[in-house]
Amino acid sequence: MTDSAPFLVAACQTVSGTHVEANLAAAGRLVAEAAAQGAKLVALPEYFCLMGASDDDKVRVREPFDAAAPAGPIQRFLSETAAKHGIWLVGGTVPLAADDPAKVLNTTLVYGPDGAVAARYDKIHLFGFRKGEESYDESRTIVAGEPQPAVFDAPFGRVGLSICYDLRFPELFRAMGDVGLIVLPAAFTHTTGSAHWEVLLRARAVENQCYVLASAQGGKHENGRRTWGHSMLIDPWGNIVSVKPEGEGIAIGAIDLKLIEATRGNLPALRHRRM
Ligand SMILES: NC(=O)CCC(=O)C(=O)O
Repeated sequence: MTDSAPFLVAACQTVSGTHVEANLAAAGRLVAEAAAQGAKLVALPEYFCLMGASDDDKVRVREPFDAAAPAGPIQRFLSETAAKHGIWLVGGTVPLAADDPAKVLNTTLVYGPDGAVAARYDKIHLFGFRKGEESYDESRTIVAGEPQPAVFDAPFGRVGLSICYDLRFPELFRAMGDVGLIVLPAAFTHTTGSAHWEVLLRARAVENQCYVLASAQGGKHENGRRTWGHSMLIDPWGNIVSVKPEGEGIAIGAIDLKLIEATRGNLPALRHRRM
């Protein structure tokens, strides 16, 4: 059963720093702002709890995962914040302990309005990029998740989970099935984001005929990195419903299940698939 009334969702945009406690406080303020405006589902960006001075810092703050009881301050924050506001909270991302003690899983944990874990997604595709002075290699400190899609059912329909660099791999989104909303916590670089972010997000919304909610890091970080921001909600026709270009804040907008139905009815591309 899904509730067909339009409902509000929000993407929080942070400029996270090198201290977990301060980052959680900033995230808490943004979630409270989104909930006060009526958002029923709120997404946080990738690395919302830490943009470390070095890549290894996330290994230092890793937490074991426990679905039954939050096993560390980051999971406790997510569970308590979801329950406090009675919302679905997409906590992307949390550094979870991996078998290799020198690495983490880069994981989105979703908490329901009761504060319990509703879904988990370990980032599958690990970012690598080199150009001039810029160099990123997530595989140095992150273990890739098993290549399988993660979805969960909320009262307003099925939601698919993905993280940042995953956006460049359309086959992951197709494997989610016909979800009504894709959520993508991200920390796109300023260089790659200015070139590719919007076009990739709108392509995923158009080809899957669903909403896309992207919650990003956006600004100049304490660690010297610069991220693109432009957190946004996109509708199934590819229109940008709401966007937060730079700095801390939220992008909030309504999801209308009737628009998903109408888009798929008018242009039945999903039904026309032959492979
Ligand atoms: N953290 C990431 O996955 C960054 C991805 C990115 O910037 C890209 O261009 O892709």
